[in-house]
Amino acid sequence: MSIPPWKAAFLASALDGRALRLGSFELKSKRISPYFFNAGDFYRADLLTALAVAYANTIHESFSSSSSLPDADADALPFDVIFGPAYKGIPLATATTMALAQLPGGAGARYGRVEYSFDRKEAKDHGEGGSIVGAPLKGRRVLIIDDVISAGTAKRDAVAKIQAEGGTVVGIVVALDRQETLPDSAGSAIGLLRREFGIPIVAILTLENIVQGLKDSGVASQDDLRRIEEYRAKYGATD
Ligand SMILES: O=P(O)(O)OC[C@H]1O[C@H](OP(=O)(O)OP(=O)(O)O)[C@H](O)[C@@H]1O
Ligand SMILES: O=C(O)c1cc(=O)[nH]c(=O)[nH]1
Repeated sequence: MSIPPWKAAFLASALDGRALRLGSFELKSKRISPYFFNAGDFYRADLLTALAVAYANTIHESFSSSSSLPDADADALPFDVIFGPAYKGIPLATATTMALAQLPGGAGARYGRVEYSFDRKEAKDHGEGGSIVGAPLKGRRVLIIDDVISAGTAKRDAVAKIQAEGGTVVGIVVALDRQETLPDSAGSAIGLLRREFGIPIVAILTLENIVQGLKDSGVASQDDLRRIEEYRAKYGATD
Protein backbone atom coordinates (compact mmCIF):
# COMPACT_ATOMS: atom_id res chain seq x y z
CA MET A 1 0.00 0.00 0.00
CA SER A 2 1.35 3.45 -0.91
CA ILE A 3 2.00 6.08 1.76
CA PRO A 4 -0.31 9.14 1.99
CA PRO A 5 0.62 12.06 -0.35
CA TRP A 6 1.73 14.42 2.45
CA LYS A 7 4.10 11.78 3.85
CA ALA A 8 5.38 11.11 0.33
CA ALA A 9 5.98 14.88 -0.11
CA PHE A 10 7.92 15.01 3.15
CA LEU A 11 9.97 11.97 2.15
CA ALA A 12 10.69 13.64 -1.22
CA SER A 13 11.97 16.75 0.63
CA ALA A 14 14.19 14.55 2.80
CA LEU A 15 15.67 12.87 -0.27
CA ASP A 16 15.94 16.20 -2.14
CA GLY A 17 17.84 17.81 0.77
CA ARG A 18 19.90 14.61 1.25
CA ALA A 19 18.63 14.48 4.84
CA LEU A 20 17.83 10.83 4.18
CA ARG A 21 20.90 9.02 2.91
CA LEU A 22 21.59 5.46 1.93
CA GLY A 23 25.01 3.94 2.66
CA SER A 24 26.69 2.86 5.89
CA PHE A 25 26.36 4.92 9.09
CA GLU A 26 27.24 4.40 12.75
CA LEU A 27 24.41 5.27 15.14
CA LYS A 28 24.48 6.57 18.71
CA SER A 29 23.73 2.95 19.72
CA LYS A 30 26.88 1.87 17.73
CA ARG A 31 24.78 -0.11 15.27
CA ILE A 32 25.86 0.19 11.64
CA SER A 33 22.83 1.27 9.65
CA PRO A 34 22.29 1.19 5.85
CA TYR A 35 20.33 4.44 6.04
CA PHE A 36 20.51 7.65 8.07
CA PHE A 37 18.16 10.55 8.62
CA ASN A 38 19.93 13.81 9.44
CA ALA A 39 17.51 16.58 10.41
CA GLY A 40 20.50 18.96 10.35
CA ASP A 41 20.41 18.73 6.55
CA PHE A 42 17.10 20.62 6.36
CA TYR A 43 19.11 23.85 6.44
CA ARG A 44 17.56 25.52 3.39
CA ALA A 45 14.50 27.74 3.94
CA ASP A 46 12.15 25.65 1.77
CA LEU A 47 13.32 22.35 3.30
CA LEU A 48 13.12 23.66 6.88
CA THR A 49 9.63 24.96 6.13
CA ALA A 50 8.55 21.54 4.77
CA LEU A 51 9.98 19.86 7.87
CA ALA A 52 8.34 22.27 10.33
CA VAL A 53 4.99 22.03 8.53
CA ALA A 54 5.15 18.21 8.64
CA TYR A 55 5.83 18.31 12.42
CA ALA A 56 3.05 20.88 12.92
CA ASN A 57 0.53 18.75 11.01
CA THR A 58 1.55 15.63 12.91
CA ILE A 59 1.18 17.44 16.24
CA HIS A 60 -2.16 18.93 15.22
CA GLU A 61 -3.44 15.52 14.07
CA SER A 62 -2.19 13.56 17.07
CA PHE A 63 -2.55 16.02 19.95
CA SER A 64 -5.41 18.34 18.99
CA SER A 65 -7.95 15.98 20.54
CA SER A 66 -7.81 16.75 24.25
CA SER A 67 -9.21 13.28 24.94
CA SER A 68 -5.90 11.75 23.85
CA LEU A 69 -4.27 13.08 26.98
CA PRO A 70 -5.35 12.97 30.61
CA ASP A 71 -6.63 16.00 32.54
CA ALA A 72 -6.91 18.32 29.57
CA ASP A 73 -9.82 20.75 29.34
CA ALA A 74 -12.04 20.11 26.33
CA ASP A 75 -11.01 23.34 24.59
CA ALA A 76 -7.50 23.77 25.91
CA LEU A 77 -4.37 22.60 24.20
CA PRO A 78 -2.86 19.54 25.86
CA PHE A 79 0.62 21.11 26.03
CA ASP A 80 2.15 24.47 26.92
CA VAL A 81 5.73 24.18 25.76
CA ILE A 82 7.52 22.50 22.86
CA PHE A 83 10.93 21.30 24.02
CA GLY A 84 13.76 20.48 21.59
CA PRO A 85 16.73 18.57 23.05
CA ALA A 86 20.16 19.92 22.02
CA TYR A 87 21.41 20.07 19.46
CA LYS A 88 19.24 19.02 16.56
CA GLY A 89 16.02 19.48 18.53
CA ILE A 90 16.68 23.22 18.88
CA PRO A 91 15.78 24.41 15.36
CA LEU A 92 13.03 21.78 15.24
CA ALA A 93 11.30 23.21 18.33
CA THR A 94 11.71 26.78 17.13
CA ALA A 95 10.54 26.24 13.55
CA THR A 96 7.66 23.96 14.56
CA THR A 97 6.36 26.44 17.14
CA MET A 98 6.15 29.02 14.34
CA ALA A 99 4.63 26.53 11.87
CA LEU A 100 1.91 25.56 14.38
CA ALA A 101 0.81 29.19 14.70
CA GLN A 102 0.67 29.42 10.89
CA LEU A 103 -1.46 26.31 10.27
CA PRO A 104 -4.22 27.17 7.76
CA GLY A 105 -7.96 27.23 8.18
CA GLY A 106 -8.05 28.88 11.60
CA ALA A 107 -6.16 25.99 13.23
CA GLY A 108 -3.08 28.18 13.69
CA ALA A 109 -4.93 30.57 15.99
CA ARG A 110 -5.12 27.81 18.63
CA TYR A 111 -1.35 27.67 18.83
CA GLY A 112 -0.54 31.38 19.04
CA ARG A 113 0.50 31.17 22.68
CA VAL A 114 2.49 27.95 22.56
CA GLU A 115 6.02 28.45 23.90
CA TYR A 116 9.31 26.71 23.18
CA SER A 117 12.47 25.90 25.03
CA PHE A 118 15.59 23.79 24.72
CA ASP A 119 18.49 22.63 26.83
CA ARG A 120 22.20 23.28 26.71
CA LYS A 121 24.39 20.19 26.58
CA GLU A 122 26.69 21.94 29.11
CA ALA A 123 25.15 24.19 31.80
CA LYS A 124 26.06 27.90 31.53
CA ASP A 125 27.77 29.21 34.67
CA HIS A 126 27.52 32.99 34.01
CA GLY A 127 24.89 35.50 32.88
CA GLU A 128 21.41 34.00 33.22
CA GLY A 129 23.06 30.61 33.93
CA GLY A 130 21.39 27.23 33.95
CA SER A 131 20.81 24.65 31.25
CA ILE A 132 17.39 25.63 29.87
CA VAL A 133 16.91 28.37 27.27
CA GLY A 134 13.45 29.75 26.48
CA ALA A 135 10.21 28.98 28.30
CA PRO A 136 10.56 27.92 31.95
CA LEU A 137 9.37 24.34 32.49
CA LYS A 138 8.22 24.38 36.11
CA GLY A 139 4.56 23.38 36.32
CA ARG A 140 4.24 23.24 32.52
CA ARG A 141 3.03 20.47 30.18
CA VAL A 142 5.84 19.76 27.80
CA LEU A 143 5.84 18.15 24.35
CA ILE A 144 9.30 16.89 23.32
CA ILE A 145 10.22 17.24 19.67
CA ASP A 146 13.26 15.50 18.23
CA ASP A 147 14.56 14.09 14.96
CA VAL A 148 14.77 10.33 15.41
CA ILE A 149 14.10 7.54 17.86
CA SER A 150 16.50 4.61 17.62
CA ALA A 151 17.36 3.27 21.07
CA GLY A 152 15.52 5.98 23.02
CA THR A 153 18.51 7.09 25.14
CA ALA A 154 18.34 10.75 24.15
CA LYS A 155 14.56 10.87 24.80
CA ARG A 156 15.00 9.29 28.24
CA ASP A 157 17.63 11.93 29.08
CA ALA A 158 15.30 14.72 27.89
CA VAL A 159 12.41 13.41 30.03
CA ALA A 160 14.69 13.30 33.10
CA LYS A 161 15.90 16.85 32.45
CA ILE A 162 12.36 18.23 32.07
CA GLN A 163 11.16 16.44 35.20
CA ALA A 164 14.15 17.79 37.14
CA GLU A 165 13.03 21.31 36.09
CA GLY A 166 9.51 20.60 37.43
CA GLY A 167 7.81 20.06 34.05
CA THR A 168 5.51 17.20 33.00
CA VAL A 169 6.20 15.48 29.69
CA VAL A 170 2.90 14.85 27.88
CA GLY A 171 4.17 13.44 24.60
CA ILE A 172 7.03 13.00 22.17
CA VAL A 173 7.08 13.76 18.45
CA VAL A 174 9.83 12.69 16.09
CA ALA A 175 10.35 12.86 12.34
CA LEU A 176 11.41 9.23 12.09
CA ASP A 177 10.64 6.14 14.13
CA ARG A 178 13.35 3.73 13.06
CA GLN A 179 11.25 0.87 14.55
CA GLU A 180 14.29 -0.66 16.20
CA THR A 181 14.72 -2.88 19.19
CA LEU A 182 16.46 -1.68 22.28
CA PRO A 183 19.79 -3.37 22.91
CA ASP A 184 19.04 -6.78 24.56
CA SER A 185 15.31 -6.65 23.89
CA ALA A 186 12.79 -7.67 21.21
CA GLY A 187 10.60 -4.66 22.00
CA SER A 188 10.91 -1.29 20.30
CA ALA A 189 12.42 1.75 21.98
CA ILE A 190 9.27 3.69 21.21
CA GLY A 191 7.03 0.95 22.68
CA LEU A 192 9.07 0.76 25.86
CA LEU A 193 9.04 4.54 26.32
CA ARG A 194 5.28 4.62 25.70
CA ARG A 195 4.68 2.00 28.38
CA GLU A 196 7.20 3.42 30.83
CA PHE A 197 6.05 7.05 30.67
CA GLY A 198 2.40 6.38 29.69
CA ILE A 199 2.49 9.10 27.02
CA PRO A 200 1.75 9.21 23.28
CA ILE A 201 4.82 9.04 21.04
CA VAL A 202 4.22 9.81 17.38
CA ALA A 203 6.36 9.98 14.26
CA ILE A 204 5.92 11.74 10.92
CA LEU A 205 7.45 8.70 9.19
CA THR A 206 8.35 5.16 10.18
CA LEU A 207 10.98 2.95 8.61
CA GLU A 208 8.10 1.07 7.00
CA ASN A 209 6.94 4.33 5.32
CA ILE A 210 10.48 4.98 4.11
CA VAL A 211 10.85 1.52 2.59
CA GLN A 212 7.47 1.90 0.86
CA GLY A 213 8.33 5.43 -0.34
CA LEU A 214 11.71 4.29 -1.68
CA LYS A 215 10.03 1.43 -3.55
CA ASP A 216 7.29 3.73 -4.94
CA SER A 217 9.77 6.38 -6.11
CA GLY A 218 12.35 3.97 -7.50
CA VAL A 219 15.10 6.05 -5.84
CA ALA A 220 16.79 3.14 -4.05
CA SER A 221 18.66 0.34 -5.80
CA GLN A 222 17.73 -3.30 -5.20
CA ASP A 223 20.97 -3.57 -3.22
CA ASP A 224 19.99 -0.62 -0.96
CA LEU A 225 16.57 -2.18 -0.31
CA ARG A 226 18.11 -5.59 0.42
CA ARG A 227 20.52 -4.06 2.96
CA ILE A 228 17.66 -2.22 4.68
CA GLU A 229 15.67 -5.49 4.83
CA GLU A 230 18.68 -7.28 6.34
CA TYR A 231 19.06 -4.52 8.94
CA ARG A 232 15.34 -4.76 9.70
CA ALA A 233 15.60 -8.54 10.11
CA LYS A 234 18.42 -8.00 12.64
CA TYR A 235 17.19 -4.99 14.62
CA GLY A 236 13.53 -4.53 13.64
CA ALA A 237 11.17 -4.32 16.60
CA THR A 238 8.27 -6.70 17.03
CA ASP A 239 5.85 -4.19 18.60
O1 LIG B 1 18.88 7.83 21.66
P1 LIG B 1 17.59 8.08 20.89
O2 LIG B 1 16.56 8.78 21.74
O3 LIG B 1 17.06 6.90 20.18
O4 LIG B 1 17.91 9.12 19.73
C1 LIG B 1 18.98 9.09 18.92
C2 LIG B 1 19.41 10.52 18.96
O5 LIG B 1 20.77 10.59 18.90
C3 LIG B 1 21.11 11.71 18.13
O6 LIG B 1 21.21 12.86 18.89
P2 LIG B 1 22.52 13.19 19.71
O7 LIG B 1 22.27 12.95 21.16
O8 LIG B 1 23.68 12.49 19.12
O9 LIG B 1 22.63 14.74 19.59
P3 LIG B 1 22.64 15.81 18.42
O10 LIG B 1 21.21 16.29 18.38
O11 LIG B 1 23.56 16.82 18.96
O12 LIG B 1 23.06 15.19 17.10
C4 LIG B 1 19.98 11.87 17.15
O13 LIG B 1 19.85 13.23 16.79
C5 LIG B 1 18.79 11.37 17.89
O14 LIG B 1 18.09 12.43 18.45
O1 LIG C 1 20.38 6.54 16.17
C1 LIG C 1 20.98 7.56 15.80
O2 LIG C 1 22.01 7.97 16.33
C2 LIG C 1 20.48 8.30 14.62
C3 LIG C 1 19.83 7.67 13.59
C4 LIG C 1 19.40 8.43 12.49
O3 LIG C 1 18.80 7.95 11.49
N1 LIG C 1 19.65 9.78 12.52
C5 LIG C 1 20.28 10.36 13.56
O4 LIG C 1 20.49 11.59 13.55
N2 LIG C 1 20.70 9.62 14.60
